[in-house]
Amino acid sequence: MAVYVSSSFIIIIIPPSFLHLDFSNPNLLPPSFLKNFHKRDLKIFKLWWLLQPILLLLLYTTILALYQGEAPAFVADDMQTRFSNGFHLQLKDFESATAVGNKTYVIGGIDDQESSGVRIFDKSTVNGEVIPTVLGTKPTAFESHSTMLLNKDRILIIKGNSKSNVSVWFLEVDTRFVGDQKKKFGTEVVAWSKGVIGDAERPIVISGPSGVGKGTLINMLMKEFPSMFGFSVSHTTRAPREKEENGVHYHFTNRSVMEEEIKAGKFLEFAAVHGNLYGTSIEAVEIVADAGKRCILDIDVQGARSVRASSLEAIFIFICPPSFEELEKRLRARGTETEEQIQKRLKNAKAELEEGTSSGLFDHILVNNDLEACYQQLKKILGLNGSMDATPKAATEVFDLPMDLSLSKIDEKILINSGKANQKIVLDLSSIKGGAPGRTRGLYMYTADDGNL
Ligand SMILES: Nc1ncnc2c1ncn2[C@@H]1O[C@H](COP(=O)(O)OP(=O)(O)OP(=O)(O)O)[C@@H](O)[C@H]1O
Ligand SMILES: Nc1nc2c(ncn2[C@@H]2O[C@H](COP(=O)(O)O)[C@@H](O)[C@H]2O)c(=O)[nH]1
Repeated sequence: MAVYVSSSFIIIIIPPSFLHLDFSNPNLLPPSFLKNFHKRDLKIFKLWWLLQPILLLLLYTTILALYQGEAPAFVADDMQTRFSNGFHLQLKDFESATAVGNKTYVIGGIDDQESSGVRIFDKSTVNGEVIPTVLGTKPTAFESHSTMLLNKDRILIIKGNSKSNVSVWFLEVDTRFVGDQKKKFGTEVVAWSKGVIGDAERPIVISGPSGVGKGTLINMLMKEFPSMFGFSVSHTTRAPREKEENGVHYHFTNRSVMEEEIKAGKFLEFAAVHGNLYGTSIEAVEIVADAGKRCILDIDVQGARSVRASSLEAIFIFICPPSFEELEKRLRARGTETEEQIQKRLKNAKAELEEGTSSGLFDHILVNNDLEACYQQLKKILGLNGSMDATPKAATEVFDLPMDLSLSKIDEKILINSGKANQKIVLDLSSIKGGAPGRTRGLYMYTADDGNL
């Protein structure tokens, strides 16, 4: 007996022997029928009986393919490994296969440094395998995992035998970000995004003309709330200033290296600012999220525009000087730029002030006249005026996930076996934020008794 599975129906072929039908037995068929049958006709009838389901299957699949523009997915006795176009997909140890439309995403092999952790097979292509551009940081080695397709655009991956705070990953296969990148690269694209458990405040983008006091305000915030905020360390091709440290104030790099990295999709945003390249790497934002901190980006208006178009879902704050003269005074007093650079920065400041205050790009506009007053306003925007507000949130409970996982979904909750009787691990996705490029934030994970799900 064989079971044929296509995407929307099942046919079971039962050979006559399975039903103990014997065509040579004259009692099986009515005498009137048999009377006109010769031995040769009986053979043809037997053949027809056997062929009929196969012909039916072919007919159904052709109709289905015409209707859905796709061929049946798999043959069940070799599930997920043999495509209808003849391609044979061999799953390696610890690999899983998740079908999304015509494509099958094989996840695993993460322990191998070279591998991207993803293989894609497209049943509508002749060769089957498609080599994708893989963006984002892939998970570190894992043995077992379980996957579930969410919203047809991302695959949820839960690592088995892991701690809950590092167990959740997403492979985005058809999100808006991935769609944009597909157009940009002209290839198939997938993007990794780690799931961050716990409260996730929105990142903060701070923009404003050079010398307005962005860095000064950010330093005050980081000094007062060191465990709450983390600075996104940008890349730049400009030369370091006297007291600037590589990896702390910026990642200082050169233009050709940075251009290559931009091409490889390493940056969340980048822009040419005052004659140099500046950019926020995806990793810079991920490092802050992984530390459980709220990310602050000090970037120019062009960069803010790019971030606004991304999935980062930040708060956008523009800092203005009280006057153009005061801006010039501050820039000169800082003493870090040559006269030529000061002139360039002041010229650019005019356009930035125009765009920053009139484009609607920014959620808040602050005038940095009196530094302390401006700082208090900034804290108010960030909900940090009372001392209670500034208290870091309680750490989320961390627990172990079992090796073998089974996932099911109820509304926005993923239920995972906990390894204990009558208890489940719940992954609540109802407050999900962000996603590639960067981390997927706002996830909640807890254990619950079966009666309280
Ligand atoms: N409210 C203020 N009143 C007077 N001086 C200020 C005020 N805010 C900042 N400054 C001073 O202005 C100078 C420029 O400030 P800062 O370096 O923070 O600017 P910035 O916006 O980060 O510039 P850039 O974009 O070039 O990095 C510094 O010397 C700082 O001490
Ligand atoms: N678009 C981006 N702009 C950035 C980034 N990092 C800094 N900047 C902006 O550049 C100017 C000049 O900075 P400076 O350190 O040379 O004075 C300033 O307006 C910054 O906000 C970035 O990653 N992307």
